Amino acid sequence: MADAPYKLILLRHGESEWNEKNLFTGWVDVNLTAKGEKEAVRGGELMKDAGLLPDIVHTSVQKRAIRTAQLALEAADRLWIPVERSWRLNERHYGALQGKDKAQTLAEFGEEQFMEWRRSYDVPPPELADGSEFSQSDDPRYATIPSELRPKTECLKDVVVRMLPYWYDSVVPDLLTGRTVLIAAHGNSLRALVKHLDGISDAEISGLNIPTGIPLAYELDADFRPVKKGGTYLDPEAAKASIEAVKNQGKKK
Ligand SMILES: O=C(O)[C@@H](CO)OP(=O)(O)O
Repeated sequence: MADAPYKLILLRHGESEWNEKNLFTGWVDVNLTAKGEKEAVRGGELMKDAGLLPDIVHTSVQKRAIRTAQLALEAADRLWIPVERSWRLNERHYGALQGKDKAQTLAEFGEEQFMEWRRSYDVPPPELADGSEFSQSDDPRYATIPSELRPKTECLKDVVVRMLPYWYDSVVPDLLTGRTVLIAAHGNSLRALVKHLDGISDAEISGLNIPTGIPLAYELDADFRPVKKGGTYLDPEAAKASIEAVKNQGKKK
């Protein structure tokens, strides 16, 4: 068998309406902006140009990831491939921060608390009350999740715990059949997966940010470990600029 038998592509959704407004989003189901749609199309074109064509796509159940996958696959002429969706690929539930302005939160609570909530591995924000306008407690798409698994807030560690069963039970079996797998998901659910794949420590993961709309390609060895740590962005220059922008969110007014 080849040294790198498996091909995986990770794609964070394009800019969302709340990315543009600089609001904590989490499980709130916001749409893409026009810029986000363009990023998604470009993501598909990058895959096509690289000859890296997915055979199956996995997405979260949130429309910004679903639509990004759709637009990218259309651009790559792969709309016809099978699709699977799971809440386990959702963005991190941002608890009581959902719907809050990042710049205001930074000003109100200070840099240390802001960054602890945003990027610490194991400190979740306060829980979101069920009746909140930003709660998904009555959302029918989550009705089949047992209540003890339904988050009211999550830190990245919680995301790793709920995402990994999906990786092992749904994605790895597709890779094993030799299919090129596309995962269209979110900043923090992809940070959780990259942490696992690249073996990044709890401390170091705080410095890792995922750009919007730029495919990140991994070749995985027989143990499903990256041949090249960190994978390869299909547009490394654009990825660099977008990573900087994600990092500095909250600082802009
Ligand atoms: O608001 C969110 O849900 C996420 C992703 O947009 O933000 P952050 O990068 O601050 O974790």
